Amino acid sequence: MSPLLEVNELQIAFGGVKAVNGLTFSADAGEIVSVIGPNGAGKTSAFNCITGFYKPVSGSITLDGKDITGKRPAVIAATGVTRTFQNLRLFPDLTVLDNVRGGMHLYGGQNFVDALFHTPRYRKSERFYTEEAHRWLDFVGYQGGRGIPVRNLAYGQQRQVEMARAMARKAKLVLLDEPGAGLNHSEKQDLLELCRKIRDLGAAVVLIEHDMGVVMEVSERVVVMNFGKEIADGTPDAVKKNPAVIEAYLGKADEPVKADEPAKAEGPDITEGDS
Ligand SMILES: Nc1ncnc2c1ncn2[C@@H]1O[C@H](COP(=O)(O)OP(=O)(O)OP(=O)(O)O)[C@@H](O)[C@H]1O
Repeated sequence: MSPLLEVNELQIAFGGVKAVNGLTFSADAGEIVSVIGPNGAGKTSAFNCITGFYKPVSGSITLDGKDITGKRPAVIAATGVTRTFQNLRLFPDLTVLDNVRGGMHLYGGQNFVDALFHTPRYRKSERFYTEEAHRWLDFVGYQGGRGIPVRNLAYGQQRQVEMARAMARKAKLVLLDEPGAGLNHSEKQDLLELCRKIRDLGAAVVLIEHDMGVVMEVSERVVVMNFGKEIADGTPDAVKKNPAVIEAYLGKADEPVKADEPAKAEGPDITEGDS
């Protein structure tokens, strides 16, 4: 069976900067894959290409055998690709419930006339969206108020609402951009559990994460990027010992460190623990 997501020789450049430079990796349905790499390695740019926010210069992206390369974000989202962002993108003045319901407009079923006249079809689909929103908030373990504006929530709860919103889109591929950032230890444990629950629904979970504790614990496979391409792809244990990965994070052992340079390349410590 071919992988759910296949990224092949992907390239995108900004001016002279080749942010993604020949990236190839895949993710299977029911698999958790982490994409790691030093700052500026091209991880978020790769996500932006997969979700259609950036148009790649070359290469291909297929989902479930369908070519989605360079398609518009709404078209790609409708094929079952969903994501969360490094910086939360919720509507702070809308309620928790409305933020999650807002993720469901892709279900369709309503048109302008339905909405204008509140037809029975409109009311039925509104009821359905509300039930689904509750269901996904339960799924992610959200326990706060649901009729209150999102801006009143603690950060960890806002992250849960974002996850519920992402999941409410009938996701086949869930892309999480630094989902552990800003979470405390127990919230990170909940996040690991949630990633596994999503995986168990049969979706592919691909996460960009700097917290190596999270990466090593939850990933079935780790793709390591540097300078826009993958330099390693394997189990957490295998990539941790990979000399190319160690070099990418720590620099060559015999490389002289200039006085005005940091001793380490910027990026996480690949020995486990919060970064
Ligand atoms: N919209 C853009 N315009 C210009 N340059 C960009 C843009 N987006 C990314 N870049 C550049 O592309 C390179 C890769 O950036 P990207 O954010 O994808 O890396 P990253 O691996 O996600 O980094 P981080 O871990 O710090 O989030 C960087 O040099 C960045 O400055």
